Amino acid sequence: MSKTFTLSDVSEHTSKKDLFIVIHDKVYNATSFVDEHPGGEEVLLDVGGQDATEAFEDVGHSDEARDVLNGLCVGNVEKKEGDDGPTRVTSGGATTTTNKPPRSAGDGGLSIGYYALILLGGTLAYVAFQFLADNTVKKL
Ligand code: HEM
Repeated sequence: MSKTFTLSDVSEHTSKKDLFIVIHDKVYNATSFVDEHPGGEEVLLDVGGQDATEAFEDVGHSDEARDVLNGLCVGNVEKKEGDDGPTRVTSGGATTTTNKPPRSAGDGGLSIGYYALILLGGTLAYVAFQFLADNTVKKL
């Protein structure tokens, strides 16, 4: 189970009868699942032999899907010395590293401004409620 594969080992398993994919640095043998995949066999074959982390997460798979995934695990991806991070292979074949994310820099979570906005909204709602409650009591 804890076998270690290099990305080039994985890239040799791309056919429907022998299909490996990498998700979150783990290697999964998806061969037995190709025909059962609710999202179709095509998408799995497209990412065969590659890192499909992004594709898998983009779909927002359920916990059930993650359970199935666990059952297909055959090992880990070997990290070579000097690697700047896990290599991401998109279906187009381009490779990037996670050190310099190609997309937006603020992927980590909500910015502080966002929290301030939520706090301000909450305060305003509270004040408005107090004001209305006060007026209602005075009218009675
Ligand atoms: C071995 C890896 C994978 C497993 C075990 C898996 C499992 C599943 C499961 C159980 C579902 C049903 C819905 C759910 O429970 O979330 C599903 C749906 C889906 N999957 Fe995957 N999946 C895998 C990889 C992928 C990849 C790499 C892609 C895309 C490139 C993908 C695309 C989809 C799509 C589009 C659906 C939605 C189908 C629909 O609702 O019509 N899946 N997958």
